[in-house]
Order: sequence, then C-alpha cells, then structure tokens
Amino acid sequence: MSDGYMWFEGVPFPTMDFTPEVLREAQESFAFKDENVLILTYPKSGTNWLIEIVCLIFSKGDPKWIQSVPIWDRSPWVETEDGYNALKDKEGPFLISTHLPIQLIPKSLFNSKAKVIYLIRNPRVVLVSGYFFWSISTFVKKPESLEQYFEWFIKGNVVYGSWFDHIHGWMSMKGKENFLILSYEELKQDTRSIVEKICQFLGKKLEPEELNSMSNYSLLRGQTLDEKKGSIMRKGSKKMLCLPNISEYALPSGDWKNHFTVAQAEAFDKIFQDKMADLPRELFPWQ
Ligand SMILES: Nc1ncnc2c1ncn2[C@@H]1O[C@H](COP(=O)(O)OS(=O)(=O)O)[C@@H](OP(=O)(O)O)[C@H]1O
Repeated sequence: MSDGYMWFEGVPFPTMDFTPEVLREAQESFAFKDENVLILTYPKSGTNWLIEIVCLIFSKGDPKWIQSVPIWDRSPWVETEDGYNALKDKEGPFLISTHLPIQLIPKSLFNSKAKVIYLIRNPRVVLVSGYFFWSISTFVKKPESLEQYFEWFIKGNVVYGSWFDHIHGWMSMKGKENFLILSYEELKQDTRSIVEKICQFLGKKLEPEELNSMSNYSLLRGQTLDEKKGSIMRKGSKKMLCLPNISEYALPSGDWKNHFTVAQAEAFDKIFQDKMADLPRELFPWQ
C-alpha cells in the first residue's frame, strides 16, 4: 500500500474498498449464475454509461430504478468489499460490474452462461480520462503530470494493470455466444443501433423512446473526489446527470489530441501497433 496502490497478484488496485482477501475469495468462490449479466470494462471506458443503459433496458425504460437506487447497488462490483458482500448471497437475475483482468475474474464465469458485455474504448482517451480522474481521487496514487501518467500507462503501472493485457486477455472470449464486444466509439456514434444490439443480446425488447434519464456517481459527491478540481464527467459536468437522451451524453472522441504531444502520439501509435498486431483491426474502430 505504501506506493499508493493495493497490489494483488501483480496488479495494482485502489487502496479503498479493495483487499487481497476479498479478491481471492471472489476469484475462488463467487458463483456466477446463468441469468447474471456482467458489465466488463477497463477503467474509464464508459462503464457508468453502459450500466445506465443496461439498467434502463432491464426496467423497460422506466427511470425510477436508476433515479432511486445508487448505481453501485444496481450493478455491484464483484471485486470490491462492499460489492462482493452485496452480491455473494443475492438471488435472481442481476447485474454485476467489473474492471478485472481475465486472470482475476471469479473462475465460475467460465462454467456459466452469464452474459458478458465488454465495452472497450480508444486507449488514448482512456489514458487521458484516467489521468484527470486519478489526479482528483483520494484513493489511488496520484500522477504529477500527464507525461508521468503516460509512462505508467504504457508500463501497466496503473489501477487494474495494463490496458493492452486487459484487451488481450478478454479477447480470448471473442466468438463465444455469451460474450458481446462493444466500443465506446460505436456507442457514441450510433447509440440507437448499439442499444438495440444490447437488447438483442440480452433477449430484451425496448422501444428507443422509452429511454429516458440517467443517473451516476453524483451521490459520491465530496467523499472520494475533490470536486473543486473536477468530476467523473470531465466535460459535461452536471448537465450530464439528467439529460433526456442517452446519445447526448457522448463526448468528443478526439479529445486526447488536445493533451498528447506529437511525440507522445507517435510513440503511442507505435506501441499500439506492436502490442496489438495479433488482433484484428476491426476490433478497434477508432484506429
Ligand atoms: N452517459 C455517458 N455518456 C458518455 N460518456 C460517459 C457517460 N458517463 C460517463 N461517460 C464518460 O466515461 C468516462 C468514465 O468512464 P467510466 O464510467 O468507465 O469510469 S470508471 O472507470 O467507472 O470510473 C468519462 O470520460 P471522459 O470524459 O473522457 O473522462 C465520462 O465522461
């Protein structure tokens, strides 16, 4: 913990709400059920957006659930102490969130038909988003500059480890019928079609106009983020908490260009090509 992370099996985690005991117990003992839906992302890839969409699909577009129950209770995190305790004895179909790399996910996932939605995002934007988010957090090692965070990110010395390893690990599930891969960029570009795709995957029917308002981490205000310096929504702030149409939440995907130097952009391109050369290009619609 002394370096600002809680390490487990070589992967850095936040220091709050994460313990090796819970991570180990979840990995060994948590029982995924066929009726569960797992929302899976690397941090800062649009998790909250996806959770709200899936919750709205489950509630047939009725916003009451998302407006009255905190997001972490609607879709608890299997790897956190609070989330794991909320999930372990829960019955019935329910949502679960995780950022875990494949080697740390509860092993029962691989013997269940639980549906998994893996949302990926341009790692350059993930990097910038993570830099701003962790800079205002009180529970993770704070980067001193984007330059420093860039180095950490490339080496995988950031919470949940390497983006490149996360993608490689989970892409081994590609092609399984209970594994849906989506990108933030597609979701932003054509929200309606992607929401329909999610409905189809989940076997749910929802009229697009049933989608109404959303909520997010506004309840955490003042506890874990220094909100004088920023919020989970870097750009949209409060406006994003209650917009009537999901697609209006989307952020400019080229934002990373405002933060990378030319040299960083070139270096990242090269690293991306080297590390991801074995995966089909069409998986990465931002490239
Ligand atoms: N509703 C909605 N629509 C579009 N985009 C959204 C939405 N909610 C969150 N976001 C953007 O997602 C980024 C945060 O990612 P996560 O939700 O994965 O964060 S976390 O890892 O769970 O903390 C963060 O991206 P950046 O703005 O680029 O930092 C959020 O703005």
